[in-house]
Amino acid sequence: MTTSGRSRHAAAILGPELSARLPEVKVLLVGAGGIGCELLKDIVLTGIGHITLLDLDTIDLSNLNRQFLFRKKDIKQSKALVAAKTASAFNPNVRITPIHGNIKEPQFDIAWFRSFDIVLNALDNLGMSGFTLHVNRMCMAANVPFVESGTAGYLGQVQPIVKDRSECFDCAPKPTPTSFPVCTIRSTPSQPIHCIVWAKSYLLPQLFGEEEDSGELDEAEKQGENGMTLNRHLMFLNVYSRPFSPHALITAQEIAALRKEAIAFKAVRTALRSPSDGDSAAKAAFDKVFRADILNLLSMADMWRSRAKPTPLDFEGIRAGTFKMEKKVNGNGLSNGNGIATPAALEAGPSGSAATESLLNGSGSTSSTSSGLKDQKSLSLQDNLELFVSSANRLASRLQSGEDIITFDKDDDDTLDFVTAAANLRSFAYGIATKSRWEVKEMAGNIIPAIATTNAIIAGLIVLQALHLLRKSYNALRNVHVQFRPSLPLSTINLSAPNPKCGVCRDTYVEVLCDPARVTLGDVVRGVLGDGEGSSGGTGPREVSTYEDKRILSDPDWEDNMDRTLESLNVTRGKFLSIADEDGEYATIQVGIGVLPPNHDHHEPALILPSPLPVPRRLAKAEPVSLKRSVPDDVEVLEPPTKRARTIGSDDVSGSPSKKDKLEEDGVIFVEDDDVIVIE
Ligand SMILES: Nc1ncnc2c1ncn2[C@@H]1O[C@H](COP(=O)(O)OP(=O)(O)OP(=O)(O)O)[C@@H](O)[C@H]1O
Ligand SMILES: [Zn+2]
Repeated sequence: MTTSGRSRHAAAILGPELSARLPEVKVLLVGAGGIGCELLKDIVLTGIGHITLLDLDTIDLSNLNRQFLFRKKDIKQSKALVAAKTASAFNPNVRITPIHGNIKEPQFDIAWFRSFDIVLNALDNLGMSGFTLHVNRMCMAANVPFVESGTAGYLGQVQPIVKDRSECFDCAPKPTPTSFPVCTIRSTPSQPIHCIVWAKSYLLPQLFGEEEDSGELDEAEKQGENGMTLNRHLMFLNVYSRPFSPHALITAQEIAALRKEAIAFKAVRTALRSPSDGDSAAKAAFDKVFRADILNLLSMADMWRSRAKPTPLDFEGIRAGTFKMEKKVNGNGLSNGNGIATPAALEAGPSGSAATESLLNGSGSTSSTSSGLKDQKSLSLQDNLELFVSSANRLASRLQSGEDIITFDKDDDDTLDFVTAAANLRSFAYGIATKSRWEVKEMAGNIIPAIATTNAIIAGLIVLQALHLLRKSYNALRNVHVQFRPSLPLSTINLSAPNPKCGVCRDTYVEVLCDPARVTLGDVVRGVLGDGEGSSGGTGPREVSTYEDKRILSDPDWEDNMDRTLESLNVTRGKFLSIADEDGEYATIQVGIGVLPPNHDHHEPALILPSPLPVPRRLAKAEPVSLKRSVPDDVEVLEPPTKRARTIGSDDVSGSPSKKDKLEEDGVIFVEDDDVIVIE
């Protein structure tokens, strides 16, 4: 097809004015995953002339079903590079610049963002990661229109964002990530998810993860009190019988129980790491958690006055088919072919063992209720026991052949089998519905299946919104939702005005170019405020506090850091210095830190201020200062070394111990990196 032939249809749709401009348009596309691949194809075919494609990841086998720019031969290659190469062939008039990198890297600063006409986000996670917030803020700072998008299964969303005209991504509060009430997880699980979290986050690490540090217990015993980490372990324990409270001090009795627990696990850990005869190590693990712990728990009569008692499981009895559960699974435990245990399945029988065999050797299902796919079939008690033994044996032999620690990975069959079996065995003991391997994979891996069609629809909708933005047809912009309603698959909503309290888009953004090693905090603050006279702008000197993200750097009564360099305060390229008005009269000024131009004369001052200086919005008297993000509740005070002996400069406050403790005090428990469990 000739070039003119190629663009004729697009030109007819877009009109002569826009289609003539498209070859000059510069777009930043962040993410070359599910949405990103579709979107890259769309904008290449639309004829957008300059596309910068950024992605930090390499191609994985599991991407190939929907990220159609990649082939098997591309596995382990950079997504950005391969996608750019494949899509370039679709339209020779388009230039794609791939970048293999993280959008948060410092070189992607305000000036870099400003070099684009429009930014398209295809991070695909409905903004659950901090990266979308970051892109949103950079677009607000650089004043570049931005289209945010995300999909989750059949659901999808596109949100065009224009500073001062629409809500930004941060204007509306976002739902917190999936969380489970922890109070029921520990000794009395009542839902399948409780058992799955227990198997994944407690049992698997206890047996196959890093060894517990017994020093923590010694320390707690010595001090007679402790902290949150021990409580965190306690809540999963069967031995723990008082209501969990993150503030409660640990008792001597509980320390003794934890120590006993540690010793019992140590014996099983050792067995799993030594060459053993047959299934003895797996049986030892089984007997500990599904028998001894439950018997121990039953001995605490108080616990069972208002709750159903669990049933201790019997390894040999289940294997022999003689074990009988005392009670059936409650209400929802009827067979429905969805992997929920049938009452019959609670009792091991000959059919159970046939099913087990077929499951274990992968020869398909013999269960009459299952769909025929081995991952989706409902497992009997005996199936689960055999799966527990076989997966424990597989994991044990991995340890014995040199693997140090094994952590859960939904794509690691051995860990998935183990978590499925352990969760289901615990469910049997507590009379809870069980789950198929498929369902456990979904729940434990927090996976919502990706649907290629949703990504394709969303990518098309992004392009439509991007074209409105390029035409500056702001009234035509819409938030669009793809929803699971056949009668109304798409719904559109007019854009809302910015939230006046938003601590991101309501701030005033400026950029200073500087050498952070040569300019001080005071230089920047005084420079940006100016003297308030003449045409240079500025508000003149006033009482302010300064922040970098969640760290407070100064306030009117504490100016010790004013003489320190930005570099020593770790306020460097790509970061923001927030200047908040003490009297709440002016909006906060966000000063983006950029680099000096390459030709900057060394003898010149190492600071180039914006011109004119900013005069932030005046706030109405009643309007609180927009400090939602710049001054969070949990600010960390960055005192100079003279006041407090500690290292300054960690920019990862969220990972700092103090922040973590604080969150733990607030009821947030860190179980694993990806598993935040919130107490009700
Ligand atoms: N901070 C970041 N900088 C650059 N690219 C990012 C960043 N965070 C995520 N991405 C990229 O955004 C894309 C998101 O796409 P998608 O959700 O389809 O992810 P995936 O990793 O390919 O899929 P899955 O997680 O389902 O295996 C990924 O390619 C990912 O590498
Ligand atoms: Zn906002």
